[in-house]
Amino acid sequence: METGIVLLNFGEPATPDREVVLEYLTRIFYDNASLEDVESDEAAWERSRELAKRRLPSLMEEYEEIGGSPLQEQADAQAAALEEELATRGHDDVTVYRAMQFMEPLIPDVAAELAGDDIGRVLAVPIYPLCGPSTTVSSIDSLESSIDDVDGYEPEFQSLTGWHRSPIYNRLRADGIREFLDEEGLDPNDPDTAFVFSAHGTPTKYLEEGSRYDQYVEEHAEAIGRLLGLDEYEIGYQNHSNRDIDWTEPETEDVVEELGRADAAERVIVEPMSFMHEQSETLVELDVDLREDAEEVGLELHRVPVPHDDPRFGELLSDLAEPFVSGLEPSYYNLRQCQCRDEPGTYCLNAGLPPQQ
Ligand SMILES: C=CC1=C(C)c2cc3[nH]c(cc4nc(cc5[nH]c(cc1n2)c(C)c5CCC(=O)O)C(CCC(=O)O)=C4C)c(C)c3C=C
Ligand SMILES: [Fe+2]
Repeated sequence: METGIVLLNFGEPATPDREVVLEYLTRIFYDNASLEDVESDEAAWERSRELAKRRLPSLMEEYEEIGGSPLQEQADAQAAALEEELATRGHDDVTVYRAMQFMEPLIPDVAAELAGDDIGRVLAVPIYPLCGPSTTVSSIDSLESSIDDVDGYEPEFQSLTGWHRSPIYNRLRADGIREFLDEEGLDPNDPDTAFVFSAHGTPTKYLEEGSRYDQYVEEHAEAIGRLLGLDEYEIGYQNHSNRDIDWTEPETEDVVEELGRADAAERVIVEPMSFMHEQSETLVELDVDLREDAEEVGLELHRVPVPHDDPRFGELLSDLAEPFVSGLEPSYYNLRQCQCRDEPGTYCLNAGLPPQQ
């Protein structure tokens, strides 16, 4: 039976085109409409449009600054690396697809493609190691419901959610940081150097509803910190401020400004821990905006690159997909029923396990 692995990403416009960015933002806000009380689907759509129009000018500026996002190209390369590695391992009956939550190729279009290609078994793999409701869970829900919407198409459906505990992922991430520190001649344990893990934030409403995203951020920072032998580190969140709602704290910007104001360091190393691609949130929010904030309080900023093109990427994704592709019992590879998405066939590497001590 032909298997289709669908790598799910957030997506980001490759060119700074106003219409494209407006549609992109509208889709994001609509997908998160439950963050506010809305009376109907139509009201949710109108509100999403209103928020999108308000956010459009500043996001356009960001995309103009970087000439469009490199995310799609990097996601393509990751998909190609996975397909190549699976073929090397003898899995010739596997096709890798790439779908985006908010940009073309959109998830419903890829569901139709799977049906057209007569794919009998589908594995959804969100490229978000840290499981969260608006990313991992929402993207899988969207793929499963889009498949359900295709008339007469009923493939076997499985999905993989949180995978930040994958040993090869942790190694790849730690090695990327170490290599950067060596290149820049930085010692993270120097008393004048601070180390900050910067994670994408999430609205606290999602945590109150049961998401453990913040715990995953903390335990993954702890693990990488230990692999690198860090004496100390801070965690900050990159939040969005479009709605009047609370997000995870502290914000990365506040953490960095506080380090500078307290004269706690001369330089700060920032690792964008939840990102798997370079994109506006790394190339503008960190490299431009955060750098300016840091310099204003007398800190030199060093931003660790995202290891999106690490040659081990194909191996990492293949290791994650192989038990499914080979029809192994998922528990054989320590995969457990996911609790963030408590649906049959949904597995992760962290459910029910105690955090790092
Ligand atoms: C490629 C771009 C983005 C990635 C990757 C990304 C990851 C990511 N996002 C969340 C949680 C949320 N993000 C939300 C809005 C939002 N996210 C991006 C871009 C990326 N996010 C954009 C352009 C926007 C639009 C708003 C903005 O100010 O730019 C939201 C919804 C907020 C709302 O008010 O509806 C959530 C939730 C996580 C956890 C995450 C993980 C890697
Ligand atoms: Fe986001």
